[in-house]
Amino acid sequence: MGIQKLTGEERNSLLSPLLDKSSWEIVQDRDAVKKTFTFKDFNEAFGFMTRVALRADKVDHHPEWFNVYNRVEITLTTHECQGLSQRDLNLAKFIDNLYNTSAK
Ligand SMILES: C[C@H](O)[C@H](O)[C@H]1CNC2=NC(N)=NC(=O)C2=N1
Repeated sequence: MGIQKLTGEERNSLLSPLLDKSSWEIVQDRDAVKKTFTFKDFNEAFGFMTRVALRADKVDHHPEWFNVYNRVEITLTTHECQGLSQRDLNLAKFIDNLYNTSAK
């Protein structure tokens, strides 16, 4: 048995705070979340991406993302269970903490 999709209860208690307080949004027509981050410049954006990439590789959970200059759009979902799992919440929290200490 692999990773499971978040239950309704987990969505209320663990996912809702990310949506309400941290401006992650549910993606239309998919069980995934997304958020757009903006930085001071490309150097900061790419430094952030590098730190996220190293973490993603360590935990074997990888973002779908798009970057232009100082903007990074990130989508998180778990292919293995075809929806949101605890792994997405863990990575989202890591990303939010990192962004807090980045130059905007
Ligand atoms: C084989 C490898 O462990 C899997 O493909 C991992 C890698 N990274 C992953 N990343 C994401 N976002 N979802 C997954 O289900 C996933 N699975």
